[in-house]
Amino acid sequence: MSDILRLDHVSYAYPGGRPVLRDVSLAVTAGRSIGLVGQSGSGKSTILKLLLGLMRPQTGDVLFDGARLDLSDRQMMRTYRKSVQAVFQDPYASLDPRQKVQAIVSEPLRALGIGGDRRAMVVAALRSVGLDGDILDRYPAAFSGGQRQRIAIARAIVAGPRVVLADEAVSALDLTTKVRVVDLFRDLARKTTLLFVSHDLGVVASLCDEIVILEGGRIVETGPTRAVLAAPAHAYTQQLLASVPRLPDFLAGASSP
Ligand SMILES: Nc1ncnc2c1ncn2[C@@H]1O[C@H](COP(=O)(O)OP(=O)(O)OP(=O)(O)O)[C@@H](O)[C@H]1O
Repeated sequence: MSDILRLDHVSYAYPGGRPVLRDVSLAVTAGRSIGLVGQSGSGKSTILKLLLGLMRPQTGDVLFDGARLDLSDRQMMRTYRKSVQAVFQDPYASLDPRQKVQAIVSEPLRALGIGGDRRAMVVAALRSVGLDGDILDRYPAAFSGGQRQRIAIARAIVAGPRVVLADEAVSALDLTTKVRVVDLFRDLARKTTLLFVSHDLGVVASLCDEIVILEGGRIVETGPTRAVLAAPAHAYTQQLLASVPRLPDFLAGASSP
């Protein structure tokens, strides 16, 4: 198995601030779903911004297919954008209210110059997230939060990425909708590689093969999700686990959290 994305001994401080990531190394490996868990402020979104090439680390490297991610290398960034797509927390903010569904979902196809029957590709992406192809001419305002997040996922997968990065992608949804969208991410994790960032240990436990626990900008524990959660070695992981009372039943195979 190969690492598609990798952080190698990365430290990061926002301009004028103290370090918010310290010596972080993690790999997004083809075919594995990885959950990044930590409390608010632990540095999860900062890791995602570095993996998305939105900023550079002060020390360490961000690697894409084994090569250092170089924002000035147009060829590399084109391949990168085709390979890596993201879904963000707030579907109300991440979808342009002035654009119709067709324009929103086809945006990566246009940006990457992918030809062919774009309409058919958009319809196929919408169907794969459980939406009808007849919504192409509607605006985001016509949809619920869960439907909007499905539209955002359709946009992320329409160009056939190798990795989907999801940042708190179910946190803004009500419980019933959240369960359905988590099911959708589970399907997605079978077809592609997923990095799922969440403060919700229960969701990550039900979704991810591997788990990375982040505390105060440092990785305190990592490994196969079930193994880590069945026998957490670090006090912080134990504390996170204690906040999800039903998780031990789930890990024992009794029910979903
Ligand atoms: N643009 C910024 N400028 C300065 N400091 C920032 C900025 N963005 C985040 N931080 C700080 O960096 C640290 C890590 O923030 P980050 O958003 O990565 O955490 P997080 O784990 O994603 O939190 P949350 O779950 O609340 O989104 C926090 O102390 C935060 O205040």
